[in-house]
Amino acid sequence: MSLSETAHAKINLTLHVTGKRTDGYHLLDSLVVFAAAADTLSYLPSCSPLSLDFTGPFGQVLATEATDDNLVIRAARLLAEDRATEQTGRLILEKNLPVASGIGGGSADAAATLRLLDRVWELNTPPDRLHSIAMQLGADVPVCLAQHPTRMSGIGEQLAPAPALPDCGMILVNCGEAVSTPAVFKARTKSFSPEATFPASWPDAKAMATDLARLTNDLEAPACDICPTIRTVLNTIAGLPGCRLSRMSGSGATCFGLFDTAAAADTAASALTHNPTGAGWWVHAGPLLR
Ligand SMILES: C[C@](O)(CO)[C@H](O)COP(=O)(O)OP(=O)(O)OC[C@H]1O[C@@H](n2ccc(N)nc2=O)[C@H](O)[C@@H]1O
Ligand SMILES: Nc1ncnc2c1ncn2[C@@H]1O[C@H](COP(=O)(O)OP(=O)(O)OP(=O)(O)O)[C@@H](O)[C@H]1O
Repeated sequence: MSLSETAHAKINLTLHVTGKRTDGYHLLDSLVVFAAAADTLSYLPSCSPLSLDFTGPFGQVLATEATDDNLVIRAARLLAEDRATEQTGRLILEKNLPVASGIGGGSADAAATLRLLDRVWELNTPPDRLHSIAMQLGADVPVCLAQHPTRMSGIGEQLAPAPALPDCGMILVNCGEAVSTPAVFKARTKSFSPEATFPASWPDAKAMATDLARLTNDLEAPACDICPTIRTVLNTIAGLPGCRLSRMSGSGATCFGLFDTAAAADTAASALTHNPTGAGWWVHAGPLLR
């Protein structure tokens, strides 16, 4: 049995804010996909009470926060309480994804925790129960359970199949400034957007990017007001050779660029690492997972 799970970065190719609930949460309509970039969560069997350690380039950021607040521990506790099981073992999170960056790293980690512990603690939790535990952890956690391209609506709990996606390359770029999700939602000034319409499929990456350009991420403008560097990142990505579309993911600050192939994305990422504007930025290139 594998004792690890991969927690892929979540990318909102489109994100329309379609309304607001009375409890303050916003209604969304989003085309969500996953990138190859990922954290890895591992489990070492032990009879000791559950613990969590961090490795990886962004592990130190989380090590300075209270472990009990980490979404991995919160997910483990919620699952154990729901299933009335003992909380034992040692968890290690290799944190490769930038924190508070709009690519749902914490949400992906929480979902990976639910998948991993359900397996290693042999719980066989029914899928609808896992979905409801996921929702209690955050609006982005349910979509991260399956890690498939998904049309996400409601506040994140309604999941439907996405259009069939073509082969496509993607780069992710983060300028290193953490952006608070509630602050971005609060900074919105625009009226609500309609739900998006999508075809059943796109023939290739170029057709997909051209079609997606008529839709938006409604959080992009408020996030740029809070963190103006995002605008520089978007313009820099758009200027890279072969870029078909540049847009921000989630509530930012990470932005993505779409390319015809993963190889084209790789070439663009190398060009970016040689560009002095992007000094110190986190850059990932790879395929869009289908
Ligand atoms: C913006 C997205 O990244 C798009 O995928 C997600 O909707 C955010 O998901 P998340 O980080 O898991 O969000 P949560 O941890 O549940 O909520 C953080 C805060 O974001 C705001 N929030 C979040 C989701 C949503 N549908 N409406 C909201 O208004 C609320 O102020 C909430 O207190
Ligand atoms: N395992 C975790 N990884 C990242 N952040 C975590 C984790 N656990 C708790 N957090 C907290 O959650 C906050 C949001 O982090 P996260 O990286 O999930 O943001 P995000 O990428 O903007 O998410 P989203 O796209 O879902 O809004 C961070 O400020 C951090 O303090």
